[in-house]
Amino acid sequence: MAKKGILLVNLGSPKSTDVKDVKEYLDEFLMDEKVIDYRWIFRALLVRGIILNTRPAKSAEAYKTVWTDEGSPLVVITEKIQKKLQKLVDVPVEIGMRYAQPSIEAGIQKLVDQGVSDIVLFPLYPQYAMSTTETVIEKAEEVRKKKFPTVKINYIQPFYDREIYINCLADSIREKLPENFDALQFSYHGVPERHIYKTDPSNTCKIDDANCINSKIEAHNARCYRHQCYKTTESVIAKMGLPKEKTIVSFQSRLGKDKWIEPYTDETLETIPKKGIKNLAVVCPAFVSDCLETLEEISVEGKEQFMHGGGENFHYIPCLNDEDRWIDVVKTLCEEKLNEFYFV
Ligand SMILES: C=CC1=C(C)c2cc3[nH]c(cc4nc(cc5[nH]c(cc1n2)c(C)c5CCC(=O)O)C(CCC(=O)O)=C4C)c(C)c3C=C
Ligand SMILES: [Fe+2]
Ligand SMILES: [Fe+2]
Repeated sequence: MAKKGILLVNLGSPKSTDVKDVKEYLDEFLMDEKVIDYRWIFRALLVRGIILNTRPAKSAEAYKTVWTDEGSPLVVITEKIQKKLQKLVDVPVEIGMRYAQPSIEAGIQKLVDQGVSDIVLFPLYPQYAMSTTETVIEKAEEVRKKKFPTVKINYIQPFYDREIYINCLADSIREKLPENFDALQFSYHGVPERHIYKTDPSNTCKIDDANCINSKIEAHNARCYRHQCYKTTESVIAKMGLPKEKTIVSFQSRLGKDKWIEPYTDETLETIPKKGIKNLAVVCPAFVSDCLETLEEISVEGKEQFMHGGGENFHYIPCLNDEDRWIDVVKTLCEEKLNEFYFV
C-alpha cells in the first residue's frame, strides 16, 4: 500500500536579517504574480525598480526586532508545530515554505526520501487568498508535475468555517483576554481590493461591502478573503458570547498605492481612542503563527499608533502557535485528508 505523509506549508521568512537576504526573499515574494498581479514587465518595474531599492533595509531593521537565537519566529513556530504533530501521528511530517527555505520542493523531497507517495499538504492559512492558499497550491502542483510526477497531493482547504478551529480560537482568545477591555479588535492581513474581485465568480464582492460580507452564495464564499475574515470574527464572537458592538474588524500590512480592503488597522488604531475605546485587545486570526506582522507591526507599531491616538492599555493576543489544542485541530484536519486517499 502507498505510504502517506504530511507537508505543513507556511509563508516563509528571509534566511537572516542581512539586507541582502531580506532583498532576496522580498524579490521572490513580490515577484510572485499571485501577490503583485501585474504583467511581468510592470511587476518587475515596480518591485525591482522601486520597492527593492528601499524596503529591504527597512524590513531588515524590523526583522531584527523579532528575530530569535533559533531564527525567524514564523519558521521556528512552524517547526514546533511539526514536532508536536509528529508525536501524534504515525506518518512522516515535514514542513515547506512558499518563499525561501526550506522550500516546498525540499519538503516533498524529504517525504519522498522516506518512501512517501501520497501527501496531505496543509497550507497554514485559515482564510483563502490568491496570495496565500492559491499560490501555495499552484507552486506545489508545479513542483509535483516537474519533479515528482508519481506523487499524489491532497490539499487541505481553508478552515475558517470549521467548528473545531473556531472553538479552538475562541478558547485561546478567551484565556488570553484581559479582565477589562473596551473592545476586541480582529486585525487580518489585508489584500488589494482587486484580488477579491478577481477570485469572485459571482461578482458579489463588487456590489458592496455588506453584500460580500453577508453573502450566502457558495461560489462567492469559497474564495472571498474578506467574506471569510468577517465570518471568522462572527463565528468566534458567537462562540465567546461577545457582543458585536464590543468588536472591531480591520485589515493591516498594506503595501503600495492600490486600494486595499478597508478599514485599515493603522487608521483604526489611531482613531478609536477618540470614540472612547481606551483599553484594547487585538488578535490577528489570519496568522496561525506569530511573525513579523504580528510581533512588530501590531505589538510594537500598532501599540504606538493606539497610544498616540489617546489609548491607555493595549493588549496583544498571541496566535495559536504551538498550543496543544491547535495541534489537535491540525491533527484532525490532516487525518481527514489522509483518510480520503482510500477513496481517490
Ligand atoms: C496571512 C495571510 C497573508 C496575506 C493574505 C498576505 C498578503 C500579502 N502580503 C504582502 C506583502 C508582504 N507581506 C509580508 C510579510 C508577511 N505576510 C504574511 C501573510 C500574508 N500576506 C506573513 C505571515 C508575513 C510575515 C513573514 C515573516 O517572515 O514573519 C512582507 C514582508 C515584510 C515586509 O517587508 O513588510 C511583505 C512585503 C502583499 C503584497 C500581499 C497581498 C497582495
Ligand atoms: Fe503579507
Ligand atoms: Fe466578497
